Amino acid sequence: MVDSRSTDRTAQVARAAGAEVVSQDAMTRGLPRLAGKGDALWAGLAAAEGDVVAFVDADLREFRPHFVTGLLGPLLTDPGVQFVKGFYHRPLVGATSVEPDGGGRVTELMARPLLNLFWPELAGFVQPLAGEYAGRREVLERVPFVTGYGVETAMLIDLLELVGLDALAQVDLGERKHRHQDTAALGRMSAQIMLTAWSRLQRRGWAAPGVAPTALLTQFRRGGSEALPNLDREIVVSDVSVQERPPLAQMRQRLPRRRVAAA
Ligand SMILES: O=c1ccn([C@@H]2O[C@H](COP(=O)(O)OP(=O)(O)O)[C@@H](O)[C@H]2O)c(=O)[nH]1
Ligand SMILES: O=C(O)[C@@H](COP(=O)(O)O)O[C@H]1O[C@H](CO)[C@@H](O)[C@H](O)[C@H]1O
Repeated sequence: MVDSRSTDRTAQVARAAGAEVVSQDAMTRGLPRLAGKGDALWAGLAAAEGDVVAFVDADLREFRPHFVTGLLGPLLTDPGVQFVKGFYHRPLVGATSVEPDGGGRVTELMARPLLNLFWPELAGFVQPLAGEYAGRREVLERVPFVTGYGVETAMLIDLLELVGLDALAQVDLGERKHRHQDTAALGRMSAQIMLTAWSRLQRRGWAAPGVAPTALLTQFRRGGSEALPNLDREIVVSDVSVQERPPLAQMRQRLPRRRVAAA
């Protein structure tokens, strides 16, 4: 498990449950300090030792082993498959009700249209942002990892270009419930995904090189002590910039295979 700067007892609890815990910061010590999910996954890949590596979000409710074994199936049975994405029904679990397929809000409102418009080859992925996926290490180490929440979007686009659509697969994992973030958080997530897509459009020559969109997102929070009198809202400006960890294959000599977090 990658301890991604948790501020609670996550690492201790995971270790007590038998997990081997690696620290995101320990794995990247000596490198520029980056943040977010993509940096944590890159650290996890650096720490892992298998020829096949699976990633699973830590906020799943009702986790089942098939969330991992299901991902491995195609990789273990078809040498032509290099990467496998999970898909599932995604209920949106509210305080008093459940909307059967209401989850995946960023997927349905932004990521799916975005990918369909500019990378229609990827339109067949049911859950392009799914946090459960697996791949062959030799392939995963050849793509950069975008930090923050752009990691899944960049990985799909980069792997499409690197190994081709026929090497990408998806498996039905049934239903996935997870801890939902609020709409403002998903707005920041969406902005990171858009910036990630912009960088891939620039690489493809579909967006002007050298044009850098702003990486500041302004949002409004109702009420609050800092609310402006004529607005009844606080203005919240967030840095939604994303960076990249280079392909791990280029960095391997600078990183040990594993730095297990100190007890
Ligand atoms: O800085 C981060 C953010 C996310 N995560 C991992 O990525 C998963 C998905 O992130 P999050 O739950 O924030 O996104 P959501 O599932 O709500 O889209 C988390 O459960 C963590 O396992 C991480 O390791 N470091
Ligand atoms: O798919 C989505 O729209 C978002 C939000 O899901 P919910 O609306 O909270 O079910 O969740 C995913 O997006 C993140 C960014 O790619 C991934 O890192 C998460 O693993 C995934 O849960």
